[in-house]
Amino acid sequence: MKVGIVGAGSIAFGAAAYLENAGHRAMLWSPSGERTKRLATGEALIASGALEGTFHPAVAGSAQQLVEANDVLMIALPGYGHKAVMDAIAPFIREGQAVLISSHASFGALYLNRLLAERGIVVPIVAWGTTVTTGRQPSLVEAQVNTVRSKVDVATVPESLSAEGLSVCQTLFGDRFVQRDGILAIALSNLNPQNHMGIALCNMTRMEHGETWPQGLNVTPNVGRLLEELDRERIAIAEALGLKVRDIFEHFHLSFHVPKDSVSAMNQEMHREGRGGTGPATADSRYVTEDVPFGLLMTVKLGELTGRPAVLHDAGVRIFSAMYGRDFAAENTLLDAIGMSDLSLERLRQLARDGFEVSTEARAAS
Ligand SMILES: NC(=O)C1=CN([C@@H]2O[C@H](COP(=O)(O)OP(=O)(O)OC[C@H]3O[C@@H](n4cnc5c(N)ncnc54)[C@H](OP(=O)(O)O)[C@@H]3O)[C@@H](O)[C@H]2O)C=CC1
Ligand SMILES: CC(C)(CO)C(=O)C(=O)O
Repeated sequence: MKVGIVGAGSIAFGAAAYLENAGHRAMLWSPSGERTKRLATGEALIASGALEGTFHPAVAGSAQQLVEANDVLMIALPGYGHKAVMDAIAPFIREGQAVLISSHASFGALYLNRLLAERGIVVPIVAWGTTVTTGRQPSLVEAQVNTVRSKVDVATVPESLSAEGLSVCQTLFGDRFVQRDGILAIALSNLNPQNHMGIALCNMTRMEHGETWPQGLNVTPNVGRLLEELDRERIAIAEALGLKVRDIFEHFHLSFHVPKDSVSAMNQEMHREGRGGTGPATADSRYVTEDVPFGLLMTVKLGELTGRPAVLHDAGVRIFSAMYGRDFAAENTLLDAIGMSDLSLERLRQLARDGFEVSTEARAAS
């Protein structure tokens, strides 16, 4: 299949390498075009680590070209870029053209669904709880792939197109997807915000000093206990919603291939095996700038709606806001755009299931 990847960072490069390796064709686009400049001149993308090879993904010069030239689209950049790129691609998406979001953040699938409903168009929008590959971008022609996850939770909006959504994911990335019970479950399946809260909070001076530090090693017993406690808040909300989501122990076990143990012990094992990764070497990291407004805040809102207050998550939003001198609670463009603060739990559940209504006029005009 031809896959248009929106984004040109670590995950976009990793996905391009994965897809080309699997016999598909990948094309990359990001709004600034900065990170695709070298690939656009014909230089090869070199993947190393859990996936090795030399590939030649195409580069699109515009959002329109990316959408029109490909069968499927994949959004692979941090949540703070999602609204802008959804606004850029939505005018060109055609009926039935699947869109995958990796990782899904803050009900972005609903925002894109609404943009398309306004055009009278319905497509499978597949929200992924995380990424298939993990890794970094050592240079603008390299994808360092640290892991290829064996399981990724997914759900499609609208749910009536779940079979199509799942089938596209499997065709592209193989048999590794776990169909979850709607995007509310996916919203509660992304463990990065809670995990990165503990990791960033407890290593902030390392980040500010620009140190290179081993992430797994620094999930010490106290940090691990904080992550486990944050996890209990997320699981309590999922239980209140009657949803099954993976817990933090399954997450580390399935994503990083280590035996189940305490969170700290699993991270120490990942470090011993050379797969513990490195933490952010700057305070200007998506561990905070993405995960606080687009992750922690969303869990806080779901905690309020379900009567299971996520007090540690809420403390995270407040503490990071104080540290950074920013109001992270005001930075979530996606929740504002779907009017989250005015939604009842019932309406949110219905939107998560069916998406926004397509008016007869819009359908007739499309
Ligand atoms: N890397 C990993 O191992 C993991 C990543 N994830 C998640 O996957 C997603 C992608 O992560 P990753 O690829 O590492 O992130 P990167 O920081 O590497 O993504 C960089 C890309 O984001 C684009 N971008 C940044 N800001 C904006 C903006 N305001 N508007 C539009 N585009 C923007 C950049 O544009 P430009 O090209 O113009 O610079 C670039 O294409 C994130 O949600 C992350 O949390 C989850 C688990 C693991
Ligand atoms: C490094 C890893 C895999 C765990 O924190 C990650 O999730 C990220 O980079 O966002």
